[in-house]
Amino acid sequence: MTGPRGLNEMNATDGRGGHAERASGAAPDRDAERDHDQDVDEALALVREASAGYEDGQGKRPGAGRPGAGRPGERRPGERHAPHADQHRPDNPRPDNPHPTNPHPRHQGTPWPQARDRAARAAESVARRSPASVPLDQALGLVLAAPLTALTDLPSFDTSAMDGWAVAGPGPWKVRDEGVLAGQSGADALADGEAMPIATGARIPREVTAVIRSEHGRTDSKGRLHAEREVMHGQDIRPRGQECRSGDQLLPARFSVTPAVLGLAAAAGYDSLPVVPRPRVEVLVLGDELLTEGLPREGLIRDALGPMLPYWLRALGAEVIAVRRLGDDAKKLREAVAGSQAELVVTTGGTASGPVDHVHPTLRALGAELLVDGVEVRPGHPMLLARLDERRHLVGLPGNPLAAVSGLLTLAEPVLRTLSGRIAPVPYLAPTRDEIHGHPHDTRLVPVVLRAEPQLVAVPLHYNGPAMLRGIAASDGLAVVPPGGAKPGQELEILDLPWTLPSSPTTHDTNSAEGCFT
Ligand SMILES: Nc1nc2c(c(=O)[nH]1)N[C@H]1C(S)=C(S)[C@@H](COP(=O)(O)OP(=O)(O)OC[C@H]3O[C@@H](n4cnc5c(N)ncnc54)[C@H](O)[C@@H]3O)O[C@H]1N2
Ligand code: MOO
Repeated sequence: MTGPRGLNEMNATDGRGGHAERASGAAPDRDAERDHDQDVDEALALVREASAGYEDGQGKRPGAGRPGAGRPGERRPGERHAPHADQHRPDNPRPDNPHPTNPHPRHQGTPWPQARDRAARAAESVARRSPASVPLDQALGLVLAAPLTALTDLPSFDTSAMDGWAVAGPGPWKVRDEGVLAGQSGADALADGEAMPIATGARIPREVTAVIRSEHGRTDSKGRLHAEREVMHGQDIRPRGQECRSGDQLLPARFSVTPAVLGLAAAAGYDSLPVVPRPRVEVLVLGDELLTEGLPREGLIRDALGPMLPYWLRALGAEVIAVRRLGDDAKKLREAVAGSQAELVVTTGGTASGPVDHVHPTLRALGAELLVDGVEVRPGHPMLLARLDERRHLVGLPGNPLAAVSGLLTLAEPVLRTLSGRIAPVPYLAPTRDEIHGHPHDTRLVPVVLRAEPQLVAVPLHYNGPAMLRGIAASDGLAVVPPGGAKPGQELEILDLPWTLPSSPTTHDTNSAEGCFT
């Protein structure tokens, strides 16, 4: 196999992947499992899944679709356990917590679909930035702030559709010496019985009744033109206004500017377009353990999110004004969030309840309102959304890289969609080729490749653990797997990856004064 799809297929069928990662994820003790600890439960299931894939090489996942699985929103008391959220809800002591002495009681997150809706709606209250007029070459990927209305008829003059002769009246025709090329104007009107050479795109002289293609006519020794097939009135002439009249609406407001839209706008007379400005986003990368270059060493790892998020965010419509690495410094985080000029601050890491997980305490200290505090989705359940003030929000992405992608698509994408005036994509479904193991109570987002076999199918990829990017990097999208999993042939919603949109972040401040903590 060659090309990306071939690579994807290797990933899809190589069952060895993820074995070590999943095995390490299974380390927690059996007590936790007995306590219905979902993380351990899931990790163990993934180990089984990986082992099965290793043995049969098919990537099949026996044992999926556990009994008793519920839908989002259906939950038995005390089944969740991301502790940070409850710690931040002293007013909500969770009487159903079966572990009153446990300092990390489980918490209820928001079901995945509701979390996305809430994120989209949260940004509706933010005052939109005024539409901007931007030159065509800067408009790609933005959203039209007003309908695209033709500034001219198209074509704006009668045009020859073919190379050949413009003729007037019935033939044979006396051919003039001079012809007319595209871009020329001012050719004299033809008299009946006259013809003149004409090029595709040239303006049709007055009184012309048809164009004869060069391969459909011949000139005799006296220089007269004869048609070799019947000539229809108006043939191969594109009449003025055939595509649109000046003032016609070509596209509605909120339409995304694609390369084709740029071409249409230029043809219709535009030099610049009215667009919704990109919402400004600042990325704050947290973690003392992160290196910005070289090989991982001595417990330090490479920052995988700083290089990835600005491009991804831009593809989602954002203008990334800065990427700052703050280490695990609570004061710096607080100052950075408080002082950010961005409509959306995106943090990475620090969402859980470890000793240096500063996101929740920072939000509390700043008086932010937590709109979503944990989501029933794997990976990524500690993700959060907060309103900082009336015009700024913060999305906290978990540090595990695939968990961060999950948070990006679950919370940041809807916020950015609303802020940038985009229309929600129409969800589309594809049947899964293979069985996909499900979380008992949470939605799973699983990297897939799409194949035509001969109908469209989604092939789930391995290497889909929370800390892994290998699956998503080789994927076409993420399948939304409901609680309980999916059987072969079951239709699943697919979240597309926005790679077709333009990508090049404006500012990538990796060496700012805050520096990198390496
Ligand atoms: N007691 C509990 N611990 C954890 C829970 C839990 O519910 N209870 N949830 C786990 C889950 S699930 C996730 S996801 C993580 C989320 O943790 P944080 O958001 O606080 O992230 P960190 O602890 O800072 O990092 C987690 C992991 O990811 C690595 N990381 C962080 N940033 C980057 C980066 N830019 N590039 C690459 N890798 C990164 C970091 O080194 C850690 O390995 O919490 C679990 N713990
Ligand atoms: O399960 Mo966490 O949310 O690694 O992603």
